[in-house]
Amino acid sequence: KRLSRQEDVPRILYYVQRSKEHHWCCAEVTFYCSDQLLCNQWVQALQRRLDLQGVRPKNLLVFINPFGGKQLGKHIYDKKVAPLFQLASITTEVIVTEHANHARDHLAEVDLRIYDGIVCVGGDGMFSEVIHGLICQTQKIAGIDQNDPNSKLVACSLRIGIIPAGSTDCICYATVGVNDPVTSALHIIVGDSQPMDVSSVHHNNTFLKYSVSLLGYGFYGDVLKDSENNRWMGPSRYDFSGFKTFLSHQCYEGTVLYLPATETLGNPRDESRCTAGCYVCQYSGKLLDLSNNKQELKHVEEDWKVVKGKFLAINAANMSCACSKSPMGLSPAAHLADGTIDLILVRKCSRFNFLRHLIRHTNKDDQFDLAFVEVYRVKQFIFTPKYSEEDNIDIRDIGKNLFGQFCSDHPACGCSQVNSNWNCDGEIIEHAAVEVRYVLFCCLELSG
Ligand SMILES: Nc1ncnc2c1ncn2[C@@H]1O[C@H](COP(=O)(O)OP(=O)(O)OP(=O)(O)O)[C@@H](O)[C@H]1O
Repeated sequence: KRLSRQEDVPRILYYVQRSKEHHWCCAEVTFYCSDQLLCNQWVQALQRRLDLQGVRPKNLLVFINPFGGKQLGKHIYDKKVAPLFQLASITTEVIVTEHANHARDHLAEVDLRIYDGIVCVGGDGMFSEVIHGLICQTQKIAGIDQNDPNSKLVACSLRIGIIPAGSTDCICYATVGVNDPVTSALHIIVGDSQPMDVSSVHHNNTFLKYSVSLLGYGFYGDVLKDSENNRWMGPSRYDFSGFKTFLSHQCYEGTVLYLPATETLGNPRDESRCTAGCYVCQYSGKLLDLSNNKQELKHVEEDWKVVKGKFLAINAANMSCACSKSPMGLSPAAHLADGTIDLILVRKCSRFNFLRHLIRHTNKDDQFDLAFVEVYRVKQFIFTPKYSEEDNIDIRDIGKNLFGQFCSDHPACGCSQVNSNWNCDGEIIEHAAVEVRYVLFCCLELSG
């Protein structure tokens, strides 16, 4: 290090610096050189090295949800992310969404071949929208029928990055380890990637949605439904609705059929966590492919299991679902890309016991080590509610006779709903009866 002379040419080199707790920041070092020619040679040599790194994106399509989380998406992008993209010579086409499903509809029509990736600035709902647009367009081009639960989906070639600007930002937290726009932008710039499992949700042979993080029936379905009525509260609506739903203590009766993932490595009670370059993800994907091919050849009958009962919650986690409120997540040992789903069944229990289970989401205690909680690693499952969804009015009456519990929708009438709805990555699915299966390793996520 030496002080510069006036005639020296300054050149600033920007680089990624790792700091604590998964945070990354952009640091810089200034070089001074009195020989202009030598200086240019250095710059060109560095540029050539960067160009050789094919994983770094050059042209990105960016969607900003201006209304996600604390409504700071546009501000976060303009102040923290765009300047970094500019420094990294990444060109962008930025679309600030004007309504829900704007990004999804845009993706269905646009020619995606000109982009190296898609970035969504928002929360999990926004990510889900983008992933739907991308997967649906890919299947349309390939002529795949998404309504057929047995269709083999075609993997998407584009990667998706998330700049966290939502309320929970669970997908970003689970993949990057922290919700920080600068860290995510830097992961995107250096071209980091992380494959992710995607499940498809069907009802009566009709495709409903894809899920990448959590599918929750009962408690998490009810929390989401209630929280949608309180959007004006911002992110704290989840705490409010969570408390309300906890008090209502609704149980839902039905049958779960599941197909255990016996061929993969690891199980939901493992101590190990899924991290970058995860061994379990690398090998489980291959083992599953082998086993599926064998089954196709031999037409092997698979070994379905049945669980019947009254459930406070049925959760299907494609990843740990860690977020700042639950640093270990709903299923701490779930893997991002092993081709399986962790199915968690919380049977009817007292309010006190359910609270014990919920509290274990926020600390390091084993949330599965309770008599009323079961967890299975599965490839596929089907949930059938006890009461038919078709006669909704009757369902309320039946609920009144059977449970007569506190009803969150109609406090005055004292009736109770016998069917919940599914919370699919923060979006409501109105049906209770669903068939869910792992379908593909999705588009690599840029911010991995
Ligand atoms: N311009 C818009 N106006 C209204 N809704 C929008 C707009 N753009 C996107 N949306 C919808 O807003 C919903 C929520 O967005 P987002 O996920 O970004 O925020 P959030 O719900 O606060 O965060 P999280 O999903 O992490 O809890 C998404 O389902 C998306 O479809």
